[in-house]
Amino acid sequence: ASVPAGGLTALVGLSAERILLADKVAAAKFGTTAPIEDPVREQQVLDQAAALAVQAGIDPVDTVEFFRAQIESSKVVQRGLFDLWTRRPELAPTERPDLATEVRPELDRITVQFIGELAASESLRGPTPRCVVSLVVAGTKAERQYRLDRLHERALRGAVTPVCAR
Ligand SMILES: C=C(O[C@@H]1C=C(C(=O)O)C=C[C@H]1O)C(=O)O
Repeated sequence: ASVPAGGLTALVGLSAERILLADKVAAAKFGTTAPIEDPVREQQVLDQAAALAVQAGIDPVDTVEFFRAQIESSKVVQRGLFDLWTRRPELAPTERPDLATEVRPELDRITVQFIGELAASESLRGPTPRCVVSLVVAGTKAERQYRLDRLHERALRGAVTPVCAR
């Protein structure tokens, strides 16, 4: 199997993009009754990921595991921002995007892209030094490229933990 030229850069970049989208998710929910954690929606995300994984010929169990980490990271960011915006209301967003019609469709598009990158990087992913080195390189690049602050950096580290596991 061929190894993608960019290593894990594209996969980790998508993870960073999904983590940044958590800001929009938080903005959609802050000041409303919508909870940060929505188990019904999480199950839909995981079911969609599993179905797409089967279609793409990659392991659905590993794929679901990977998406669980993406979801956890989104909640880390949402909790961090709720906390910040509660302590410092002047930093709270002034616009509230619509979760159902605007934000979740963006997350769903990232899911599709993730499946493509998971399939493309399959030969590189696993418990090997090569994977770990590639992951660190990709993580460092993403932190810079996406200008992640400490909250989002912490979330990204959690999100990519499953990449070289198994
Ligand atoms: C992103 C959301 O917040 C949480 C995180 C989810 C995710 O990362 O896909 C899904 C449901 C929620 O538990 C959301 O509600 O859409």
